[in-house]
Amino acid sequence: MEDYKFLFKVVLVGNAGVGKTCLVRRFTQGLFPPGQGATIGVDFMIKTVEVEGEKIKLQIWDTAGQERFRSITQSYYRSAHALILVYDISCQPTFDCLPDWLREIQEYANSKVLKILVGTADTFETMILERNKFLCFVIQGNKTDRDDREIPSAIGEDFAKQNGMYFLETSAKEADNVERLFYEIAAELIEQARSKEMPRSETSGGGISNLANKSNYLGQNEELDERYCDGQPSGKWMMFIPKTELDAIMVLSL
Ligand SMILES: Nc1nc2c(ncn2[C@@H]2O[C@H](COP(=O)(O)OP(=O)(O)OP(=O)(O)O)[C@@H](O)[C@H]2O)c(=O)[nH]1
Repeated sequence: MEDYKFLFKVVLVGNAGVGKTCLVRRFTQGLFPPGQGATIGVDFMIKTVEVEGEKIKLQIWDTAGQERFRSITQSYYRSAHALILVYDISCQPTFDCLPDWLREIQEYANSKVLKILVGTADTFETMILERNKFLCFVIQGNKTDRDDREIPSAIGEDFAKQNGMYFLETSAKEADNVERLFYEIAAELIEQARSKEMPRSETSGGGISNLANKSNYLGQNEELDERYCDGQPSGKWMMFIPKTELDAIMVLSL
C-alpha cells in the first residue's frame, strides 16, 4: 500500500471557463493543456506531495462550472477538506457570481453531520472535523498572465477577507503561484489536523469495530458514513484517513 500520512480532499468550484481544469492539470501533470474542453460532471486527480517532512496525498476534485451539472457537483462540496473557489481576473461576471457560490456551498455543506474517529491500532491518531466548516477555504483569481484584467487584486483580497478566506492569484498558463496554492493548502490542513489530534485516553468509551479487511474504504467517506453510522448522523464527522494500515474505526455516539 502506498505510504502517506494524510489524505486530503480538495475541491475546485467556480464558473465555467475560469481555468479549474487547467489549474489541476498544471499542478498534477505540469502542463497547460491546449484546447481544454469543458468538464463534464466531476473529474479527479491525485498528487502526493511532501510538506514539512510528511507525505500528503491530495485528492483534487475538479467540478464542472456549467449550471447543468450543478446537481452532480453539489454533492462534492460537503466532503471537502479544502475548497478553492476560482474566478477569472479578466472576467467580471465570474467574480460577481462568488456570493452565489458561497450561498450554494453553505447550503450543501450544512447538511447531515456525524462524528467518526478513525485510527490505527498502535498510534490511534485521530482528527475530527466540523462538517459545516471547511478547514481551508481559498478564493482564487486565475489568469494573471492576461493584460485585460477587470478585477483588481485588492478587490479580490477584500472579498476573501470579508468572508474569512485565504486569497491567492494564479496563472495556470504561466505556472504562476499554482504550486504555492496547493502546497499552502496542504500545509494549512496538516497544521489543523495536528491541532485536532486527540490523545488516546479521550477516545475510550466508544465502540470499536475491526476494519482490517475493509481498508479499501480509505478515502471513501460517503461509504464510511453510510456503513458505520447506522443512518443516525449527528454532531461532527471525520474525514482524515491518517495511516496506510487502517485497523480500527471508532464511532462515537454524541
Ligand atoms: N490566459 C489564460 N488562460 C487560461 C488560464 N487557465 C485557463 N485558461 C483558459 O481558459 C479556458 C477554460 O479553461 P478550463 O480549465 O477548461 O476552465 P474550467 O474552469 O475547468 O471550465 P469548466 O470545466 O467548464 O468548468 C481555456 O481556454 C484555457 O486555455 C490561465 O491561467 N491563463
